[in-house]
Amino acid sequence: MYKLKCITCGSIYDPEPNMYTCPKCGERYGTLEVIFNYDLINVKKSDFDKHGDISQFSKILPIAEYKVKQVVGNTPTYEFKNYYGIKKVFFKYDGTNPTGSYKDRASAIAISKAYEYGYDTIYCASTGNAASSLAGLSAPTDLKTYIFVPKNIPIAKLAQLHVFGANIILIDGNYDQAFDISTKVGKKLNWYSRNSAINPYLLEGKKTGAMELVVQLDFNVPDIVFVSAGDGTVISSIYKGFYDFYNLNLIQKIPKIIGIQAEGADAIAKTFSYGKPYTPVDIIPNTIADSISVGKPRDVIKACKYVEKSGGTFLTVNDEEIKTAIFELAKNTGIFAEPAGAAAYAGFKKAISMNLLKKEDTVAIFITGNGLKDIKAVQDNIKINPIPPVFEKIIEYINEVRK
Ligand SMILES: Cc1ncc(COP(=O)(O)O)c(C=O)c1O
Ligand SMILES: N[C@@H](CCOP(=O)(O)O)C(=O)O
Repeated sequence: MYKLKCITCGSIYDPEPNMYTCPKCGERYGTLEVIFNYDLINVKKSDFDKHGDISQFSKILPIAEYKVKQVVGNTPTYEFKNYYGIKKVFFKYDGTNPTGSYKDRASAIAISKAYEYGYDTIYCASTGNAASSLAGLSAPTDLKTYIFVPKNIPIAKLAQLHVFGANIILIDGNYDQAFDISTKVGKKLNWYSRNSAINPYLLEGKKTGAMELVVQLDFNVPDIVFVSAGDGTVISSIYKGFYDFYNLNLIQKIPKIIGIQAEGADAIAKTFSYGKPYTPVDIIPNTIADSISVGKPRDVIKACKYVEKSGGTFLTVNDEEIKTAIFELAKNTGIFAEPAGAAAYAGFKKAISMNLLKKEDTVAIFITGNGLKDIKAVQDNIKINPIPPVFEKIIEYINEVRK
């Protein structure tokens, strides 16, 4: 029903357990796309449920059997009308996933695939979300996990790994270094890879975010979608979700996809801006948005090609804009996002300031992670002194606050 196709040379391969990237083009240029024979997939709109989890998309996923206990997906989409003068703005909030981020969508597929191929151990490199997601969804299974994370991982994400019982390999280095060493070790020890950027099946799990949004919007497709980008897998997956639905005649268009990167981690935005043929521009990352603090994005080629096909672009936002976005998003919508999630919202505001949106547009913003996972960016703003439990003191304080 599906094959694997190299994003650069277009070679087509039959799926095999150890086939991650195109042997001819290598890891960076040779990431693989899962291509389906759409004629063999029999789905109609009424097969899908607005409140279903990602297993409802199994017929369009490259797995033999869905193998996860927790409820992944079925995350809320909130509608705001005339928001910043834009007709309809939808917030797709993935912080309600079992471990609090979009990454659960990919880990669910990694686990299903590891069982299908008969592995007993899965590894990943992660800034923290892929990690906690793999650890959490594997916890009720008999799979062992080895998780490579950089030493600056936010403490809440480390705590998740710890309580879920993962084998944690804390790397004295950054995410890019953790990624390289994890691949080396994983290959040598024949562990299954849950590194989305090289395992094509994981992007397929992530594409369910776009599909779910479409189902929740009664198959109406937004004009423009905002999503943050680090390695570039999530943004590619969102394109793929719309693309599959389009080819299955479930929707009539694919929205423009706008990728948002932090100014201090703008490797994909730079690569995109230099144009074709896309040649990765690597950098040393530096941003408060730890989840998208990536200097050597592994899925950069796919991200650039897909965003171009969608008619979209990449924008960057600085750390101050991301911080402001966390507070504004929380106050306006009730969504507390981690910095990488709020970056997409900061990008939406930037697009407005650049007159990139029309007032009749419908817009969807993917908020990919829960704010409680990384509170560093907001905790410095908390300046509250304790007050004695004395009536007069409390009234005095309330009067002060009311001023
Ligand atoms: C919360 C959050 N948002 C966005 C991203 C960006 O995804 P990608 O690295 O696939 O571009 C990540 C992970 O990387 C993430 O954890
Ligand atoms: N920042 C990401 C990087 C890896 O995630 P993946 O799902 O793209 O493999 C994270 O650690 O969450």
